[in-house]
Amino acid sequence: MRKDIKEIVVATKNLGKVTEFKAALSGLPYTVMSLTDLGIYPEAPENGVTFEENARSKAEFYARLTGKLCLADDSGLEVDYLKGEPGVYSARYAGEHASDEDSNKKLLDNLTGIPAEKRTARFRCVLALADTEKTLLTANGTVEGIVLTEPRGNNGFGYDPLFFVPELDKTMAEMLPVEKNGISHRGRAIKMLVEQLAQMNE
Ligand SMILES: O=c1nc[nH]c2c1ncn2[C@H]1C[C@H](O)[C@@H](COP(=O)(O)OP(=O)(O)OP(=O)(O)O)O1
Ligand SMILES: [Mg+2]
Repeated sequence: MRKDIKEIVVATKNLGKVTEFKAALSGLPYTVMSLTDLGIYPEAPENGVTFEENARSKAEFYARLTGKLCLADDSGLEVDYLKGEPGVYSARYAGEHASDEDSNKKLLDNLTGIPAEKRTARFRCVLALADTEKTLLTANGTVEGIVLTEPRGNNGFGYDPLFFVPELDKTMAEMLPVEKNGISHRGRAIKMLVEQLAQMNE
């Protein structure tokens, strides 16, 4: 692969993801920029039925738009009692323009009366890195946890306040970005992707 990669665009409209990507990628030999940094506003289509399809289509869409190497993330929460829902539809769980609070409320409503041992869930993340022609790399990660009955913590985004990680005895909204990256689906996927990138550049 090309040895001249210097810039990576974190191709997401989600500012919470941008913060985590910037924290995880700092210290590497890449200039990391967001869509906002570049003044890019269009939304990529997300019509796929898998995380990988959506990650690839977002990465390729923004790579064509910016002419730069783009890293996209498609992720979501799979709740076992809800047979894997909301899954790939996590962002639209409570409707197309619903807030994180609306999605969290719908999740709690759908788990009313369900005991802790049946509230197991995982976050899943698939990353795709694309140039203007095609997707070059993909990577994925997961983290296991429990959906609480009420939110805890003010950090993070999305379902973080409801997602309790037993290993750290905290919700993901009680973690700082660096701490979250150490255990999260996204942090793990980024680690895998960076390892693949390093191998390609050897
Ligand atoms: O670490 C996380 N902590 C909490 N919630 C999370 C996380 N990771 C994904 N999620 C939830 C949020 C959203 O409901 C959906 C992602 O949807 P997804 O389409 O991948 O992202 P998005 O629309 O927010 O931004 P974009 O597509 O521009 O990257 O899963
Ligand atoms: Mg999205």
